[in-house]
Amino acid sequence: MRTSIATVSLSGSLTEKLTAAARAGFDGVEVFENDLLASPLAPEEIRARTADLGLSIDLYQPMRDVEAVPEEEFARNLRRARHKFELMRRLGADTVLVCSSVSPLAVDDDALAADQLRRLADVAGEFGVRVAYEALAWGRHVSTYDHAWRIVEAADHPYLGTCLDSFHILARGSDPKGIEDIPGEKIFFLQLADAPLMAMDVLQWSRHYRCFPGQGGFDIAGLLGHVMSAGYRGPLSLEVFNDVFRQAEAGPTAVDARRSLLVLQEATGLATPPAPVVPSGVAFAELVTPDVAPVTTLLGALGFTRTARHRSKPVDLWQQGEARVLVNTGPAARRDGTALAAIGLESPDPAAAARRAESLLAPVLPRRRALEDAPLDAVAAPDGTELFFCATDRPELPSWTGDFEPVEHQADTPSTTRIDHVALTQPWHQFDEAALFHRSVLGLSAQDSVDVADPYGLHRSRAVTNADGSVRIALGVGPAPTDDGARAQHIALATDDVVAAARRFRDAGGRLLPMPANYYDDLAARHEFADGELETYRDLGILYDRDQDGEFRHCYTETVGRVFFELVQRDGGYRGYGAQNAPVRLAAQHAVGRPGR
Ligand SMILES: O=C(O)c1ccc(O)c(O)c1
Ligand SMILES: [Mg+2]
Repeated sequence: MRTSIATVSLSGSLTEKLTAAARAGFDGVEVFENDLLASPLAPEEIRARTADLGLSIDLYQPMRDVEAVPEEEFARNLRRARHKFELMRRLGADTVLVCSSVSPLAVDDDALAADQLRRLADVAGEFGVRVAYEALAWGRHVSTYDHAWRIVEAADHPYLGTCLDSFHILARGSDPKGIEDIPGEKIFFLQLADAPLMAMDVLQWSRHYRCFPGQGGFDIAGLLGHVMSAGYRGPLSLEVFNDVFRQAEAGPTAVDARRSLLVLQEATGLATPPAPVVPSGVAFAELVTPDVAPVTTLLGALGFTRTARHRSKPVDLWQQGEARVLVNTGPAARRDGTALAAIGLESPDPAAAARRAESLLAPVLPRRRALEDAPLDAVAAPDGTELFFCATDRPELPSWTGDFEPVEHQADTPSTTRIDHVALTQPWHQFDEAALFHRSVLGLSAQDSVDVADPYGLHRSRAVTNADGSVRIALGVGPAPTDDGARAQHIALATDDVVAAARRFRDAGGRLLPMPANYYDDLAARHEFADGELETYRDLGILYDRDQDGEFRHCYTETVGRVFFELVQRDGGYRGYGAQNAPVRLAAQHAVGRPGR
């Protein structure tokens, strides 16, 4: 199906919006009147620009406060409408959106509304323009889609139909099943928007918090199913009023938008991209660093051993149990300082995983980073983290480990067993995009988003995981507790005995993040511990949490560049990440090196 996006959903000038929409692969746009009014381009130039970009103008909008008004007011509205229809002729747009009146002049009279909309459609018809009547959720007398349809049906004019907008329908709690009672050809337009579920005034909710399908709490796929069953064959158009997208760069937002539509089309059987290939483990995490000593000292203290060296590049493999960390001191390192640059995801079918990713517009990275390397499929996540789809020492597939030459090392007993999770702080405007990306591209499931207080703002996080928890990525957003304000990233290592692992780390010269005494007083009030247990936790900076399934003990290392490590012990079926403790941990990280804070 054709896809379209309203210019209001993107940031920038009209030209920038059109360019971003075209680059992301949309077929058309809804032109918002304000974008046109503010543009230096004449309507004919806008028409030419959109055509050059391969876009059609699928809708011009909105026309407000037209119907169910006193006759002299309606005469003025018709005059205004003629001007707009003339403008649309110059633009090459053939459908106009009329939203239900919010005017204090409007009366509660469906017969009058139908009569005036019929007369509006008569005039529109002279210009070849179709009128799509939409119920705003806060319309003065018409606020539901079925009410708008009854008026359109009564008006019974070939140039008058209805516009359905998923936000207005679902925000009002209307049952979308009734859409199937509307003849498909009378649904002139379909606007799609999701939103987080919030108890607030619908107008504010709509104007500030809409998001792309799959990023909120509405069942947009279910609604689209009803619209398709009704026989609608027009474009799927995104109309998202959102304070973040208004400000974020238009290019990435448009890609995020199109990805959301692709996923929605897949969910409704309207498109069949290659199926998701869910990763089955974390093969490695790759750190890049211009300053290798602090990183390797930290890894050594954690119990990692350098086991291999890349054949052709300045990359070392450090291992402990099943946890593998690559330390890359190549050119990328000089760009970003110490950072977590890549994650290797163990994939049942790396090539198929890459095809899935590419079909959902993930930027594909070159398969061979050097001629002699094993081919490795990789894509970039929205935050720039490179995701490699790997096979590790599986006979049927080339293994990335083949690029590494073992180095002599002493076997050591590991104190941690594997990578429990990787936490990636996202740029502030990409949090929802990141969740949708990881969910749809990688086939991971997203848990609920949790908000925790940070002393300098709000920290929000949302985990995406595979079914058995062997892949867990915690996506976060919030003020940076790092020295230079860079977005923090961390690797959490699983251990069966966090006390032993923490002691060993400290004995090897590692620095654990100290936690305030008040935290332990509170723990003592909330839970009962064995004699001496809390003192041990306090001494090592170990935090404690418990849920209905089990217990969680965890502690943190110092931060090197943007990166720190966490040691975690999960017992029972604990599934969380210690969100309860995050405010204390974040405050402790902000305070490092700033005594008195
Ligand atoms: O917020 C509004 O006014 C507005 C305008 C046009 C629309 O299509 C819509 O859904 C909302
Ligand atoms: Mg709308």
